[in-house]
Amino acid sequence: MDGRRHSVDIPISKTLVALRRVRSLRDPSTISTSKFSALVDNVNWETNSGSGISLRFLDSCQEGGGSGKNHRLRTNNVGKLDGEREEFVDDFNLSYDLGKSKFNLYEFSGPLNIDSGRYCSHRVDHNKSIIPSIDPLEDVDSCNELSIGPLPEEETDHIVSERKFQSNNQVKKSYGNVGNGTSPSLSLRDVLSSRTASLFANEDDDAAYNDDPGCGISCCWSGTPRFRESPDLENNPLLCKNVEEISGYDTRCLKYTCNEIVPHSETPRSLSQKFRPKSFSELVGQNVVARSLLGAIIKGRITSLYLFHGPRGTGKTSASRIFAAALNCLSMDENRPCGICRECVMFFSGRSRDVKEVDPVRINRRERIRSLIKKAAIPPVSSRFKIFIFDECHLLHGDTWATVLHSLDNLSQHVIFVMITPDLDKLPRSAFSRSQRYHFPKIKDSDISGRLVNICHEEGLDFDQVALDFIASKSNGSMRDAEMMLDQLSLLGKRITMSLAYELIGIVSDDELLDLLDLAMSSDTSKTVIRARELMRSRIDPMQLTSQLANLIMDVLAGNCEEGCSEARRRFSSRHNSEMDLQKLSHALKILSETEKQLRLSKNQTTWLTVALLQLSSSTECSSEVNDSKLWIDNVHERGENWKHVVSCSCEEKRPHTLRIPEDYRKTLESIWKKASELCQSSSFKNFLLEQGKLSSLVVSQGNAVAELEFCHPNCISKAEKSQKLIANLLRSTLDCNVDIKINLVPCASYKSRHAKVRKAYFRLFSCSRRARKSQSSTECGSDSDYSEYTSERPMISERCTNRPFSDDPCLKIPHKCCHRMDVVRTLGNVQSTRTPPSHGPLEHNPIPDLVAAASNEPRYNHEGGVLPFQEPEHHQPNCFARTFRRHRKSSSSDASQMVCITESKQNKLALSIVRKASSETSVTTSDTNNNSNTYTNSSGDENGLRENSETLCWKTPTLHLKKAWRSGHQRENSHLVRWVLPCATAK
Ligand SMILES: Nc1ncnc2c1ncn2[C@@H]1O[C@H](COP(=O)(O)OP(=O)(O)OP(=O)(O)O)[C@@H](O)[C@H]1O
Ligand SMILES: [Zn+2]
Repeated sequence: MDGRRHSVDIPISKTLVALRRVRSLRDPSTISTSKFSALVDNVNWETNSGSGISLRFLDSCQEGGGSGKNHRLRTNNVGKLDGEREEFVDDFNLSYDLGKSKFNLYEFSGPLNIDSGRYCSHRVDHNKSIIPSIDPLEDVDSCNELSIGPLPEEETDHIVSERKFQSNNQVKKSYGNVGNGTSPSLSLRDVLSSRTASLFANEDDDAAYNDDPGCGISCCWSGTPRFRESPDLENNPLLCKNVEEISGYDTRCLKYTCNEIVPHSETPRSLSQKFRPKSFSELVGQNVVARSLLGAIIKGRITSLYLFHGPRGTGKTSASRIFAAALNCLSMDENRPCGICRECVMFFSGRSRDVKEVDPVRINRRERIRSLIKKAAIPPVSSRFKIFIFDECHLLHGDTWATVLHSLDNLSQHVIFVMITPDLDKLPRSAFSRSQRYHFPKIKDSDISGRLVNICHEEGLDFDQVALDFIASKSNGSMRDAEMMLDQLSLLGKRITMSLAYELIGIVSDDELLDLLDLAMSSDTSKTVIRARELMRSRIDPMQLTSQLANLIMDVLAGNCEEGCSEARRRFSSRHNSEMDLQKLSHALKILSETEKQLRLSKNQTTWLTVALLQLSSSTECSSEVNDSKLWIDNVHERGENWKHVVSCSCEEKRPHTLRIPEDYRKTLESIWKKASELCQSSSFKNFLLEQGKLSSLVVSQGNAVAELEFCHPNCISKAEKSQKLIANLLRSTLDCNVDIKINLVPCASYKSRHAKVRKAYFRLFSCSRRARKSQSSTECGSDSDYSEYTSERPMISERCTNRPFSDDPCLKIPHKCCHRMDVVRTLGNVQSTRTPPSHGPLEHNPIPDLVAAASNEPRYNHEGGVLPFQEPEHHQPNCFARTFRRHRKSSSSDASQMVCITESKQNKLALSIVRKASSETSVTTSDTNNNSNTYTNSSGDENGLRENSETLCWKTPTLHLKKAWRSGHQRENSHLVRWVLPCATAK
């Protein structure tokens, strides 16, 4: 009754929001402010006789040392504020002023111990008004600062508070760490008040209680008893002894009690906040840094600029705070910070005036940083050092850096700047040389897992060790990430197990992963596709799946799948331990890494990953081919040709993406294309070439070149086709040699996304080819100069037969019907080659031929049958090719051929169609994912029709215009062509 009252005015909206926020704190049993939410929960809203509202706390909300009385929040009419203050015998009274839309919080002297023994409440000094002291640094940002002079004691209570809060609704917060004469008012205010804009992340440290020697012990996260008395800190700077004497509590408990860094008097909301390290010994996995910093302190070799850098969540911020505390710690012990001396208590209770965390964004104004430097020059209040911590210092502007660095020499020895950044590259060079740098490496999985175990023990969580190990392995060396994951899992309220972790993190279990990898390695195309789709459809992100597969393969390659691993892993590892398998796996790894890059750019990730999986089984072949291609390039170099002109990768086209071209080759191609385009007179055509076109490969030898161009839209293709002569001329002028050009359609990302609906799962659907070969003297024909078909293993689209400019070229005098690109390629499949087939034909690159060969029951390389599509670059003897080709043209009266296409229906079923043509008879064999085979023969000569069954759309004829076929597929919309594989074997 005789209690002094402090009133606080708070806008109602903020109050309600804040109350809700309090309510939402995650663990009501461990958070002191949540006790308030309990109060709020138990509030009775009563309408008063006037226009006031009265809130009554029910008995059930009484807590711990609470008085057991009801607490009321009562609103009063305007004008009655002072006169009608309710004189409750309760501990506090919160009145709502309707006129001012504010709550007035009256505080009574009677203690309201809303915290249980486990939690410390916030300190209120009843003998002092809520008056902030003026910190020397506070006027740095005067517009946001609150400056209220001391008031006579009578003027305390709500008048003072009102003044204070009416000023921009800003209030200095108590750090709520002292349990002396508790009252909820400040605690509530902490929660309710809006934050003062400040340069310093912890500027509130200088809150109203600077003069207060209170013991500053609170936030007992560890569940230790609360220390309530307020020892005389001034007289007893080193508290260790006193504390034990006074309280009888274990010093270690006290240390924990004091140690919690709660810079904004906010209670921890996550495990990671709650278990922030408070001493160097608690800093996991950073022993070198910790020892070095501690050594510097002990030896007194302190420099003025420190730079902490390293990946996120590795303890940089925590270390900077520990370092700051240790610098000012009064203990002579090596184990600093002691956590119990006056300075430590001040620091850990958030009231140190000499340690500041600077907001890097707000400090970027010149006058602010200058003001900061000016204030820094003032000697510290009570401690040895003034420490300024700049977290995320890469956000500092150049000017700010300059000012700080410039000031280093002028500032006295007591000023220390600690800069923290995860990204060293963004800092000015000068910062490096002026600072002592400390690198915080990623934390080892074993260290992380050990820490998680400790946390689980402290939090009383049930866990499986493997689950914690798994979390550690998924956290990428970041302790914070690991703690976050654990936090989330702990919320489920169950035992922390592997399956729970899998589910939460959204990853595939080992068994599923191994199953998929097994399928992919076994070339079982359809099952691989089905399985991959199932996984991705259910819950797995393709990127995640890719990285898991890559990790698994790495484990197998590194022999990590033998001991101490799951049974499934061991079995897989023993099945794939031959030299060839390991080679396959390592190439699979390369493909996956390429795929990962591709996935980042792609919107159709599922398809790309499926494509990559289909390539895993044949990856070795591709790689050897890449080597061959490289070899070939090198050979040409040796022959003294201009390297610029020799850019090719025969493997490139067969992959769904083109990432394997070395970067410098790509750049060369780009520059050639740019130069050629710029020679164009018409600026619109020049722009068209530059913007829509791309030179994707170039093979030059002995004055002749084959250039492959890519355009990403069919319209561009037709435009380019119309001007192919011009383009060839431009390239010829640039390269100074004769040029054949091939024009391919490679839909770009934007085009694909626009047409994503229609072309769901397609890659390199078709390419079309043109030649604009400038006629050479006939003597050149059949010589080494003809490279025309070297890279033609790609699926090509046939085109209207036109009178080609090269029709006078003896090499290419081919019948009208066969001038189609596709025909050429197809026919090549029937070449009665006299040469030994190379050990790796271009088709080997593709996994499909295995399937094709299996499905068509024919060998892939039939020496007699001449299965070879064309010569390898390694044997690059174009004349051979040309001769063979000519010979074939003469001999192949039957025009027997075969082609394969892979289609995909709406039901996501892949189907393989083998189209064989012998004379007038065309037979189509299809097999779908269910291994249903279906063959039908058409001897009617109706070659151009499409035949459709429930699962697949087959192109019955190899001479069909592919573009047309594709369009028809679209119109039908029940299946579409995924890929052509041409040719595969000889049809008899
Ligand atoms: N080395 C560590 N030992 C123990 N806990 C750590 C360590 N590193 C990080 N943590 C945990 O992660 C949380 C975040 O750490 P901290 O803020 O110090 O990391 P940081 O490296 O500064 O990260 P960021 O660069 O993102 O600011 C801490 O509260 C703590 O719980
Ligand atoms: Zn200390």
